Amino acid sequence: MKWYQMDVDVVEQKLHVTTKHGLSDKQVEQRRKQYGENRLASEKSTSKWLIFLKQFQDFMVLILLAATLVAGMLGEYIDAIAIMVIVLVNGFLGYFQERKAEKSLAKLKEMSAPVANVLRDGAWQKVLSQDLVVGDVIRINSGDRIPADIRVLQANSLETEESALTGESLPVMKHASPISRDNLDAQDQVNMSFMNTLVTRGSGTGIVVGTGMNTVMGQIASLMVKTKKTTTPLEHKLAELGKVLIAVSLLLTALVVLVGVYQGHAVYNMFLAGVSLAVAAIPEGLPAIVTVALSLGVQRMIKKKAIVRKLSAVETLGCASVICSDKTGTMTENKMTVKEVFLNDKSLYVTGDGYDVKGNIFFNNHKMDRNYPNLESMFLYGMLCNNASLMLRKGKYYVDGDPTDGALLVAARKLGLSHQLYDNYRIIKELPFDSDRKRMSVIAEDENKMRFLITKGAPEVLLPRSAYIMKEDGRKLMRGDDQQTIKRAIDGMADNALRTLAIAMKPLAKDESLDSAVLEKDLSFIGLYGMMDPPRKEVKQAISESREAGIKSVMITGDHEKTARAIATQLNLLPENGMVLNGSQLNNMSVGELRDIIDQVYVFARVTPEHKLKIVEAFQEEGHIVAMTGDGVNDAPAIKASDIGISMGESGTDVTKEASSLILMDDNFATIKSAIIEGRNIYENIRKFIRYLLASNVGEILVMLFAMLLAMPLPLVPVQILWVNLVTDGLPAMALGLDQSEDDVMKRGPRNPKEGIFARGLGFKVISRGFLIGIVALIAFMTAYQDNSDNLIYAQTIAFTTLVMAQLIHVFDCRSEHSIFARNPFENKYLVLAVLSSILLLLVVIYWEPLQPVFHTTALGLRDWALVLGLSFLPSVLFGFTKK
Ligand SMILES: Nc1ncnc2c1ncn2[C@@H]1O[C@H](COP(=O)(O)OP(=O)(O)OP(=O)(O)O)[C@@H](O)[C@H]1O
Ligand SMILES: [Ca+2]
Repeated sequence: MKWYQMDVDVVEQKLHVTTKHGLSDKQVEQRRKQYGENRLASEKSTSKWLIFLKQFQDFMVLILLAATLVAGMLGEYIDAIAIMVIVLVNGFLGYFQERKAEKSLAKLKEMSAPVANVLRDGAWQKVLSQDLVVGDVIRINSGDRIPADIRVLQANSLETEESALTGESLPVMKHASPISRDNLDAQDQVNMSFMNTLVTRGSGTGIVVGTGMNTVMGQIASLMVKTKKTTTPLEHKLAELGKVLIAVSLLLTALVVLVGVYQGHAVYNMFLAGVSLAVAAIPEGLPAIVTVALSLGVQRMIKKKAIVRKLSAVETLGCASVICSDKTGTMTENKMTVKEVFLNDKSLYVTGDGYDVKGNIFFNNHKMDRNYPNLESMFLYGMLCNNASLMLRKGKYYVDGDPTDGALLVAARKLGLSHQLYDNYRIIKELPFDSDRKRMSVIAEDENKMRFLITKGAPEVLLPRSAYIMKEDGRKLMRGDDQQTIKRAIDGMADNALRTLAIAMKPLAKDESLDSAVLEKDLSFIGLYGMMDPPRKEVKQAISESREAGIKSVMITGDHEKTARAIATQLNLLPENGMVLNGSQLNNMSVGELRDIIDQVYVFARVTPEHKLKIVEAFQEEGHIVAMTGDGVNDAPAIKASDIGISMGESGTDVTKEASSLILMDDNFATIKSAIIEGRNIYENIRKFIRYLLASNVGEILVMLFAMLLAMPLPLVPVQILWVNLVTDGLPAMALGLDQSEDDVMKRGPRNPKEGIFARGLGFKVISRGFLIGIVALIAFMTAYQDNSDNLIYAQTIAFTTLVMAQLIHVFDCRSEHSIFARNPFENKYLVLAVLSSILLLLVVIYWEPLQPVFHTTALGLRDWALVLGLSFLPSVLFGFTKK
């Protein structure tokens, strides 16, 4: 017998579990041992050896190795070995960088791994989907990706989309009853749901019958295409730039060699020097360092509760000019408390805070009780048309489920209604809430088998569906002035920033059809709830900081226009002349029309997820880079279309998470701002070390070139060139990647996404500083050589030291867009440490006797140092005054 043919209790028996209690921890452990993790076998990662070998596949490095080999055969053992060692160390560094980048990416993947809602030992809990085992009872909701193969136990309008499996994109309606037929295809097993398919509507529970490779998906997993490793736009741009730089470096190096040979240097010497120079000057490691910088930035973002799903988002974040954010839960706390109730044409108010059940209901200072007409039924219906549960943990009340629902439970408790009332009713059917319908209904049956419908939802949606109204003296036909009174009540609540929710009911005859299409009509309107959802504390400041940074914050909400306006005003989001648009206005507008006014709009109210796409498009047509948040299934298209799709870590669905490039772990608007700061900073840091590396390389090439043009001896020997490349380019450049942001990073406007790497004067900075570094090293060399033309090693040591020191000072210049004096040089501890250790290595190479013959160096005196340091400061300091 197949799972789909069995009754639920047979499934339970077979899997040794009850659907009331779930598996015990012991069972789970044992089953995981037996069946393994709930994961599809994925492709293997690249082996460590391959990553290591890859570091040497570079053309110039190979030539260098060949040249060294020749040098070794010609008897230059020391040089040959020294070069080999340096190349090897360089390779190791590259290897570790790459591994680090890969590891942090893997960690990232883990952090955004899906979780499942599972019943174990009688309590609902969240576990990683990969930890599910056969027999687990799980709950699924619209927007979830189903984590394993399940037999459906219970379905509320449950629909899933199984195209991942069957290619069929139309949703399939699921139910729980057994199917007797045999040999059914996956798509006909409508009481089963399969791993990796999507819940598009409704909710339900199920029992896991297959995990990992033992799922329908697992059987076809071997056919799945491998995901390609994608590069970010910046990495791509740099790879392109790299090609140009390689050509230029090779050209210049060739020039150095040719001039050198022309001036009478030995061909062999020039060749080795040229190849070393090429290896040092070609920034082949740049894309790798960028990846490392990006992934380090990503880790900093994680600390600030933002998980980046796509590395490219880090770059785009820095360009964001508009943040479109949901209101509920992102700008507000999503902790609802009923503050006002409207019923029998009267406004009552409710005391108490948060989810605490202490509080009472008052009318004009009179405490109201259950005898007040309609009050008890209104609150009872609120309890029944409800998916949340109220829990007491350590003396504090919590809501498990939708906070709107939770607020109704709390209000009911304030009236003295206990959850024992549930025993008197049976819920026969549920029509779930979603942001498009803006309402939820249940069909309940009481002890006398009398059935009735309860509907709650946005008042504008419920009012047109209400033919009757409940009054103190019973049910009446709804008249025009009743509608007016209700609308005034709604406005009053909304103006006070309260969310409004209407509740209505309809008695059902025994034989009445339960077809959802006709159910929610001719309702009897009972009353309104006005709920408070306080703004999050940090949001107001985040909005104003974003504004200062040239980023516009826009509120998008399903809530009432007036509620949205009131909260937007509290948050200082809506300027005096700012516009508020609502869903029906949006409907009557084309993207073009919206585009014309969109720069004045700050709040979109009563919108459905479909409107979000239009909003994104209009902003983009206006030339904006849009960040858009979302949590529900229907938000996914807009999230995908936006430049930076943002999903919610706590309340978001799997679908939106998959579509997004950034996940907010705390669902908080302020986190978006932090992520944008971090995004800008990472980009600036990348600019910093590109600037540093390229200027250093320009200096290295120029000192050689000028010396050759002036018919001088070689100012640097090959090992020295390679040492400079290893030591000064390695640690200090990495430390720049960890630099703090400059103070004004959030006071500049967003970066133009089209700007090139050398924009904002970077090209000039590279050339001017590089030129000066080359010149001072040359001057140092010439000065030393003039006095001691018989001691070339001494002059070379001076040139080498000057070049290194000039670079190590220049690295501090690179920290600022303005001037080396603009920032405290000791702020970045990593950089100070990196520079200190580079200096230490320099001293070792110069003063430690065993290394002197290896690096062709000699000990320097104090006077030498005065010369070296005096010159080294020039390149960075000279421009410090011009601020260019
Ligand atoms: N659980 C629910 N059951 C019935 N109606 C609800 C429920 N939650 C909200 N509503 C109604 O639907 C309206 C719109 O809710 P929706 O979730 O679309 O927007 P929202 O909660 O304001 O969220 P956001 O600001 O994130 O868009 C609410 O103002 C309320 O009247
Ligand atoms: Ca270099």
